[in-house]
Parts: sequence; structure tokens; C-alpha cells
Amino acid sequence: MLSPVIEVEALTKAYRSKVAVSDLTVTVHPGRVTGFLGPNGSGKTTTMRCVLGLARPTSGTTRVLGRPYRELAHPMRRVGALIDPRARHPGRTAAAHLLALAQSNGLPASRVDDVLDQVGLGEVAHDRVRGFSLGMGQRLGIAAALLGDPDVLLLDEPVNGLDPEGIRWVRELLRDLADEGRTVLVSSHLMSEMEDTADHLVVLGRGRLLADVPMADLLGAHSAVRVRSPQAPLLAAALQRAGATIELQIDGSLRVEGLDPDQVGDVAYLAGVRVHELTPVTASLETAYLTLTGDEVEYRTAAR
Ligand SMILES: Nc1ncnc2c1ncn2[C@@H]1O[C@H](COP(=O)(O)OP(=O)(O)OP(=O)(O)O)[C@@H](O)[C@H]1O
Repeated sequence: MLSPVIEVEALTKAYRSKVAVSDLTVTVHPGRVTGFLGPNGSGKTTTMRCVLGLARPTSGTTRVLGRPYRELAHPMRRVGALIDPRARHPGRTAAAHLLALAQSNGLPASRVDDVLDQVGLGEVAHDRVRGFSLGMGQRLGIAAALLGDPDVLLLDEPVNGLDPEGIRWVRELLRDLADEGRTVLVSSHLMSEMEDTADHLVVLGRGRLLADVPMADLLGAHSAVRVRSPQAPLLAAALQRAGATIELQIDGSLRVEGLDPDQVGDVAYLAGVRVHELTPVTASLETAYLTLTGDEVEYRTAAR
């Protein structure tokens, strides 16, 4: 595996009595999209802000491309970020906003038109940002992140406010950037979107690391086999002897965890039990995520 590009080591960040991030150690690798997940207030933005030198760690260290962000010579050429898309002058046009960023970071002015076209804002380049919709603002924020053509991207909820076409566009953009060998760390609360976009997941709960896993492993760990048999009790006993965990479903079928469909079929055959259905059940990221973070949600909707 290529060496890590973002390194967070024993990071703790406290605000007065509130511990936003607690002893977090995680690395983010190039050439893949890493989804950064966690309930509201779990510390995703704070972690990104520490990596970008926008917040000072209480303890621990963060490095990008081998050094603290603030020590990078031309940070915008190395690292692009979307953290707070509202952070801009409302009276400026989109082009003027990006031009100011380009000039203060030693980037060629020609990049402004390039990125405006890339994010689909070419036609409103000379409109004032004040009148932009939430989605247009997000696109402008992504344009700013891409301005320096960086190798590393940290994007905090980039699809927030985007319409379905915009969401698909971000998905394809992130895929392309990762395929070019760049490092992409992206947070989102849209699980179905993340399932289609991310290769790897880092999941936080109350500021702590809950999971740092390939997407396929997380989904695999929550997958199961649905099996129906007219001799369900016999089959259940045989499967349990083979090490599976069995849950009897309301329709009489068995949900089997711990064995794959081939193994379930073999156990049934060896036990001389008839099987009428054998179906792999793939977990959605949403299901896997909710199972993982079930106890970690700080701000929960009251049950009605
Ligand atoms: N500047 C700050 N001052 C005080 N508390 C803060 C500050 N920034 C963040 N926090 C607190 O730290 C915790 C983590 O917040 P953070 O924004 O990092 O979470 P998040 O995972 O990005 O949440 P969300 O998904 O809602 O954006 C929260 O409880 C938040 O209220």
C-alpha cells in the first residue's frame, strides 16, 4: 500500500469542557475515496480543521504529505479543502472570489475559468455570490478546493444542498480524483451516496474512532444469508453447530450470520435437510452504519 498522506496521531481537541476529538489515530491513503462518517457532533469537522491548521490540537499531531499543514510551502497546490462554504465575501462575484484566492496563493489566474467550468458555474462566473443557492455555493466551495490542482482533498459534506445531478457530479469527480492517485477524504451523512462513492471508511462516535475499514469489509461483516426450509429447527441446529448465528424471522425463514451461502448449502446437505430458498442478504451501508454508531449518537430524535 502507498504510504499515508494524512496522518492523525493521538489527536485530542477540547473546547472548554467539551472534548470534540479524543485520542484519535488514523491515516488516510492516496488513490481511494475515504468516507469520513459519524453522527452530528462526533468530531469530523474538528479533525479536518486540525489537519488544515485551522484549529490547534489540545494534544497529539496531524500531518499532511509528511509535515504539519502550516509547514507546507504552497499549501493550496498540495491540499484543497471545503470546510465552510459560507466563508466568502457576499458582494464578490464567483470569479472575483476565486481570483482573490488564486492571487493570494500564487496560482495562475487562468485556473479560475478552468475550475468554474469544471464545477458547472461558468455561466454565473460574474454573478454576485450573495444570490447563489445552497447548491451553487457548494459548487463554488468545491471550485476553490480544486483551484490549486491539489493532490489531497478534504471535503466536509460537499453534497450538502446539491440536487441529484449535483450529487452524481460530485460522486464522479471524487472517483476521478482518486483514480488519478489523489487522496480524498470526504464527510457526509448521506449513506446511500457514500456507499456508491467511498472505497474506505473512517467512522467516529463522540470523538473516538469506531471503525477504519474497507467499505467491502464493513458491508461483508453485516451481511447474512436468508434460508428457508420445511425442516427449519433441524437446519438451525446444524447451522449453529457449524458456528453460525441464527435468527428466526417472522415469515419462518432463518437469517444466518457467520457463514456464506455456499457453506449454508453444504451444512444443509450434510444434515440431510431440504432447502427451499437460499439468498445472500447484502447489508446496506446505512444498516451497517446505524448498527456501528447506535450507542454513539449524541443528538437523537425523540421517539414519537
Ligand atoms: N469552536 C467550537 N467551540 C466549541 N465547541 C465546538 C467548536 N467546534 C466544535 N465544537 C463541538 O465539538 C463537537 C464536535 O463538533 P464537529 O463539528 O467536529 O462534529 P461533526 O462530526 O463535524 O458534526 P456534524 O456532522 O454535525 O457536522 C460538537 O459537540 C461541537 O459542538
